[in-house]
Amino acid sequence: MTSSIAPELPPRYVPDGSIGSGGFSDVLFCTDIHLDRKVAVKTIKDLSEVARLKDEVSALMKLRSKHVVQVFDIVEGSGDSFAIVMEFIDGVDLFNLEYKNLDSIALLKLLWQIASGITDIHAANVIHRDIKPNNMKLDGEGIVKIFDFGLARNVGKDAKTVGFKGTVGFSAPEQFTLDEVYFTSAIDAYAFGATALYLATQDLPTELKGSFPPQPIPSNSFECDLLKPYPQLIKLFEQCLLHDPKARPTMSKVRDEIAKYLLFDKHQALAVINGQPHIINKDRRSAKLGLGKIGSFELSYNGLNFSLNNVAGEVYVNNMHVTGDIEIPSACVVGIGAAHRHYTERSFVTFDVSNPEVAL
Ligand SMILES: Nc1ncnc2c1ncn2[C@@H]1O[C@H](COP(=O)(O)OP(=O)(O)OP(=O)(O)O)[C@@H](O)[C@H]1O
Repeated sequence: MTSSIAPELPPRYVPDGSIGSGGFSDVLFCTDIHLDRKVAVKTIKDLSEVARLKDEVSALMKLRSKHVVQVFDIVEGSGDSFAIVMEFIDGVDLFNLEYKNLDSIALLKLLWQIASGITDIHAANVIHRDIKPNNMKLDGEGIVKIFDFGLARNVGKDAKTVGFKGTVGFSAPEQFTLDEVYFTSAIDAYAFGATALYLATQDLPTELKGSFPPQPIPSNSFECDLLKPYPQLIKLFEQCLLHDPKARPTMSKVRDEIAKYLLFDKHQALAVINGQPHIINKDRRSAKLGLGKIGSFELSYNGLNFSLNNVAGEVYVNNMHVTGDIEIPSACVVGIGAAHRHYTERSFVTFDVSNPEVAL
């Protein structure tokens, strides 16, 4: 039997008369008159779903992210009645956003924010399990916020399911099961891939939306004007949609790769050898460093990454021998001269990239 089971709200929460309705919940929009701000109060439609609302609050309590809705309070009524008082996100969800005027950079900013939010969720050992454009909103300040944690699970023994739970089109193949099956945070990476495809093309191929379970996507699925300048990112988004969960990238990797394009030519690195600083950035793209005939290399910046090129002799990055061109990590030590040499025949370059922030 279905009955609306909102607990009686404390008088500080004054409903403004509007309501948002989902599959299992109602969201009442109220003013918190103590703090003079709008809040969203989520209640369940059916008492049998109370566990889902409690799972949602316990996931949200672990999280602190600019890109995840914040919990302010919970309200417990008689019996099992229960409500979550959340930050009100004043904006439109990404399923219904007007995409007509979106350019490539605006799309990358949306995707970077979503990837940042999911990275924060995973860092708190939570798996969202229902990542999709309907469950994220763009607020008035241009900030994306992820909400609806009703299917969230902790990483580990808690992360198992019997029967399909999620949203067709965005759920990973391993979520389509009749048997008990464990899942990992890689299901959110898959859902991110599908979300990226939806935001870039405003559609999903039938291999995702019309198949149960989903099929591999056609190779040209991400071909569109908005993503054309970023073939490396297309490759990464395609990897998110791989059927083998272990082959999908982590969300922190996805976030960092998108950031590189948003920060194109804005990085600056400092390399210090024998007390001598060398700055490498868009104005000075490379520096040649070395120690006589023992070892030498060129440190270069292409607007996205820093790399070692023209390596000759004995050169090591974090103690690993380098023989050809390589991309280097944003903080590392480049050693010149093998370990067996006298210290007068060895030199060390400390290398650090400044961390410019993505401006939204
Ligand atoms: N914090 C919030 N601020 C503003 N609107 C919100 C907020 N949380 C939810 N909503 C809106 O309320 C409605 C229901 O929310 P939600 O998606 O959480 O419910 P649900 O029952 O879990 O949905 P689903 O059917 O996807 O499981 C949606 O239209 C959503 O956009």
